[in-house]
Amino acid sequence: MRLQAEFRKKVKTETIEISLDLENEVLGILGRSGCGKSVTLRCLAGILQPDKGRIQLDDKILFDSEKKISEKAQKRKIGYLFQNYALFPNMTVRENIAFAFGKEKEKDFLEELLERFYLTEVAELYPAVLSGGQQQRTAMARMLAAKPDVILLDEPFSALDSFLRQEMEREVQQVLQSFGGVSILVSHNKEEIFRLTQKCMVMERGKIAEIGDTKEIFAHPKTAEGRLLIQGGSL
Ligand SMILES: Nc1ncnc2c1ncn2[C@@H]1O[C@H](COP(=O)(O)OP(=O)(O)OP(=O)(O)O)[C@@H](O)[C@H]1O
Repeated sequence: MRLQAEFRKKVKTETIEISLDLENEVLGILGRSGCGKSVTLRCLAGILQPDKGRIQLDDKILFDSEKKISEKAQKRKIGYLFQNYALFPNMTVRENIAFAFGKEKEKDFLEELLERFYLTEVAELYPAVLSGGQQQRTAMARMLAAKPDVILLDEPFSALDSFLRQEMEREVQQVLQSFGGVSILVSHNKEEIFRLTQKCMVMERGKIAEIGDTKEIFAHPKTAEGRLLIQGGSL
């Protein structure tokens, strides 16, 4: 799968300007709070509409401002893991995951996901009584149930304590590896970006400060923002 995106979106005082070309790789986005990371993901997912530009997945156009094409979020096949997981509170774990299936009932796949994410025992429980890790596993299972072509992870570990963070990082790593398509991970934690991604983009006030091989950028950040975020203090 190849994701090509070039778009602009004005938000408050900044304009987010993004140009990406990704092919079966994991991109990490690093940037200060408010620089436009979540807006970027939301534009790709179809939750927000860019003012201008084009987003294409292989030969399928998801958004084209000139041709007035804008596929609905539900039709984009882009999986989105929200910071707070956004589980439906009135549905059990099983129902939350099943909700992501299309018309056809994929019972075997549902059971497989419950097992894979260690959710079989809590399948009939509601999100409010789940641990943070179980909530995140449910959200990941729901995301994969829709068989996405692209996976977007927005600060997937921010709601977890440090022990769970380590455990869930391994799970996310396995998900990304077995997925094998285009994935984007937004994180404030540079170590997570370093461990989980092959490509890294440093954003500064809505723009791409630099983008390239993660190991290369971490070894030699070329911009002041890159040096600050990677070599400097905390974000
Ligand atoms: N739906 C929206 N419509 C218009 N402006 C928005 C919308 N969502 C966020 N913004 C604004 O866009 C800017 C970038 O926000 P965004 O949430 O993308 O930052 P971020 O880099 O993800 O920050 P953080 O790391 O704190 O999550 C902010 O000024 C924010 O107030």
